[in-house]
Amino acid sequence: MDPLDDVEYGEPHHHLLKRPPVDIEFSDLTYSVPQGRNGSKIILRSVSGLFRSGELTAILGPSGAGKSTLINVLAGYRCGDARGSIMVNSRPREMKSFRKMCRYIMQEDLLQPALTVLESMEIASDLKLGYTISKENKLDTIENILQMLRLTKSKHTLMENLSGGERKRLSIALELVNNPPVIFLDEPTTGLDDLSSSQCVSLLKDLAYGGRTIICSIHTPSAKLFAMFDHVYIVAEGQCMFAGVGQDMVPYLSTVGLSCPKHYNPADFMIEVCSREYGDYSEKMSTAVDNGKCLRWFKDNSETRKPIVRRASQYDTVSKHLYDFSSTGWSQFNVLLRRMMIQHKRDYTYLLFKLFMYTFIGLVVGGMFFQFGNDASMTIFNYGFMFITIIVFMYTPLMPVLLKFPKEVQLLKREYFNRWYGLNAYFCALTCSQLPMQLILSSVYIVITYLLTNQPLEWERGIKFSVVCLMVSLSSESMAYAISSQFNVTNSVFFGPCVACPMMLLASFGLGYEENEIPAIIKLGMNFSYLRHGVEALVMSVYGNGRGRLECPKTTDYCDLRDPSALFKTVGMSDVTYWGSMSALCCMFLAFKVASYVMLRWRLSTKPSLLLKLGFVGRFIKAYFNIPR
Ligand SMILES: Nc1ncnc2c1ncn2[C@@H]1O[C@H](COP(=O)(O)OP(=O)(O)OP(=O)(O)O)[C@@H](O)[C@H]1O
Repeated sequence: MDPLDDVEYGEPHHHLLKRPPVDIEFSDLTYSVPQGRNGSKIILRSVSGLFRSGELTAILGPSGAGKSTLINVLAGYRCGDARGSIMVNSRPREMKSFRKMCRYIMQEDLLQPALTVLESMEIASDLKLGYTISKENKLDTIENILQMLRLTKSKHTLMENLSGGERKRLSIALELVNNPPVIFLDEPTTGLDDLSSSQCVSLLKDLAYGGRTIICSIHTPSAKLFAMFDHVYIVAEGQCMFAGVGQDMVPYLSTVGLSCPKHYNPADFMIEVCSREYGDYSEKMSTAVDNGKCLRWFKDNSETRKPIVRRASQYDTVSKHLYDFSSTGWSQFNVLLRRMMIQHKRDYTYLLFKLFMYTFIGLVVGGMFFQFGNDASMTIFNYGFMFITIIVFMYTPLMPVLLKFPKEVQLLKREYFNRWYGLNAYFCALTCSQLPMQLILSSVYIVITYLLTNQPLEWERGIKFSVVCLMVSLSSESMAYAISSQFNVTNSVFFGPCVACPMMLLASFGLGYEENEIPAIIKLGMNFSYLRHGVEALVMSVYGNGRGRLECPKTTDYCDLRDPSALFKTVGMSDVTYWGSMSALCCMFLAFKVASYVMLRWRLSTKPSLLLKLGFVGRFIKAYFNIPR
């Protein structure tokens, strides 16, 4: 017999059945964050507790008490400086397998834009369940979940048009697709009206009765809402003030000398007590429940529920049951690429705007350098055209990424943490999804400017010119991903140009200098400027490869840069070759690509921040450069 068959719950929704129980027990949990030069701030102070399956647990407390931190640490979202023990079904929590069975629904409703409810669900099921389950089965599951969450009517509504309550429910629905046994929710009712809040909590209760362990933090619940929780855990100043059944809170408070006024919401009263409105009872209360260890106020359900020890044997079954990636990296890549393409297509105003921008810049630059390409009296200006072209291909892909990607990282963090897909699949899909647009937009600019500026109409030169532009554009984009995966929008937009500016200056350096006059340090810097290699390769694509003398207009007496070699000498490129510069550009592109991958992996990691390991320097950077985790 399937060891899970004996785990039965009376819920009508088939996807809620057969969830093996997972109990989470923590003891002496302490969590601190670094503060100032060498100090640290303790947020959780040696708290203990037990959150059982089949129960809906609420973590309550005043603002800043440590509710979100407790959820973050238990879910494994923040592991930083956490000490103490966390047991899952009486065994030490093993992060790798625990992450497979728990899902974390964060406070902000981070949902993929430009997709309808149904599309989001289909993509989530393709990612999580892979192609091992038939489409009909997936649609059946989706239909069930949407029905249960009352989202059927909105299934063709775009995410942007959903109400606050619907978004919250969609966040929950997306995580239910592969039926997780443990769900953490950070303030699921924030921003919802009374009715939506109670509907949301009653849904969570249904899920808990399906055998799941549902743990949510909640802000000042109404008396009605409070009564719906099976178990409440009160935190204040990082300590446990009460753990047990909500109805027992009033008798408990009387044991510490506090009497809750009649007709008063016990949750409100407790929060007021924790906020010291009736004096300092914190120590007394935390001692009374042994900082969460005391089980006196727990529901005695030994008859209806199986003992925890019994469940320990099911731990392996739980981790093996369903929670590995059911889809392969390749299928994840395909689904993610499909999702990104749909989003690009729906965001067509942005695409049109980009197309207009490339056309407009192409026309302006082409007009400024009109017919300079074969005019020997204008050679140095034609060099200026190439320099400007490189700057265009640096800035135009850089800025949109710096502005958009920091937000996307938040979404990526949620989906990655909840094991929707692996980073490799995401990274490849991201790279591939940008490529067609990049190619089209670059071509628009290149065709316009190449023709208007009268560059040589030779296939080889034209293709070489285009490849250089594309490589510069892809390198800039990768550099922008590396930066914006670490910073917020404000800092990204500041830091991106800060990195690009020196590269730009080094790209134009050498003009008017003799080769041996350039200081060694600048020469070294020039090697690390991908824009320099871009300018060199562009100049070589147009003037290199044995191009003959240029036409000197009759109206001009003398054209000193008629011979391309004279231009190379003037701009300090005498010993440059197209393939040499292209190889350097490709190396820089690869370096940026690797950097963006590593930075992203680092950002998604839940392990202690690398910066913190760097000691004082790391703490300084983290504190003063606002690097989010
Ligand atoms: N990275 C951090 N650096 C410094 N202080 C932090 C950090 N993270 C949390 N804190 C502090 O820890 C305390 C608890 O924060 P937490 O977000 O867990 O509170 P909360 O109970 O969820 O509050 P709220 O209900 O207002 O969301 C707060 O005082 C907060 O300022």
